[in-house]
Amino acid sequence: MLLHFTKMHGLGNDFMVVDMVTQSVRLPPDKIRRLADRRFGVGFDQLLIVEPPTDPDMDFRYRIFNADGSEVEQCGNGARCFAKFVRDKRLIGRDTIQVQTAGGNIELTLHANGEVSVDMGVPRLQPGDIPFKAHEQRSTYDLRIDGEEFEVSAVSMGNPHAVMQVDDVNRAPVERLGSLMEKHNRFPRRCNVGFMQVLDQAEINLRVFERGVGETLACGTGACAAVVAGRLQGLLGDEVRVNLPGGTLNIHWSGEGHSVIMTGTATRVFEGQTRL
Ligand SMILES: N[C@@H](CCC[C@H](N)C(=O)O)C(=O)O
Repeated sequence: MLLHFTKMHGLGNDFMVVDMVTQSVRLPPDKIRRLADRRFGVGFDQLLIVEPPTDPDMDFRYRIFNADGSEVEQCGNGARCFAKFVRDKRLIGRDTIQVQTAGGNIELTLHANGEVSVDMGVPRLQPGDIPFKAHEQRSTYDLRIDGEEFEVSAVSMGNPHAVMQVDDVNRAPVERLGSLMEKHNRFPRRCNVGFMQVLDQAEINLRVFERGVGETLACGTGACAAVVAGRLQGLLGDEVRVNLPGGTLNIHWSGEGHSVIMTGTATRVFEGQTRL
């Protein structure tokens, strides 16, 4: 059968977006891995599935699969592309869209300048909710990796993140430490790993080693988690520019108990079809 899809990206974090409102197809993990392959398949960091909601108060259900075939709870850059996709395909006529994800409900708002804001919900900081193994909530934890001690923050944006402060993202050992921390036994569901360089109260540089993918050019939930981690340590204010290898996101967070708002671009690359 022919599967119709749209290739999109948010700051170079790239996606295959599939409308399962008007199509129906089974995509088991081995098929997703084959489609994700950059030489033998379409190539993407995440597969995004648009489905009808199971909750009548929501407009859509948004499902996310990493390139390794694992289904995950949340994807921030994908959420902005999701908003553009459902509007471009005329699956909805409104500019504000309520979406159900495995990581919680989120609200997407399309702006006249083409940017999209996402209300990513309230970050979860209790260790058991991340999940992260610790006795109490703290802004940083000591983590032993490969015989060395590191200070990291643990944050859930629906999906689990570790955030480590570094002096210079260009010299950070993203591949080596990222792959070790992703599978650290204190993160029972693995984690995404952010390397954050604080420039001032309103600007950071960030590189993210994503769970189930490896380093990507940008990670929306990673940007939110880094701002939450930085603000809880008193390093950042409410409004932060996050510079990622693929571009910049604006993140607003006014502190514990409040939602994180992420704003950035969403880009359509091409329409495609592939035989399954
Ligand atoms: N690229 C994403 C995050 C995708 C999911 C992540 N790899 C995970 O396993 O949690 C983003 O923009 O947030």
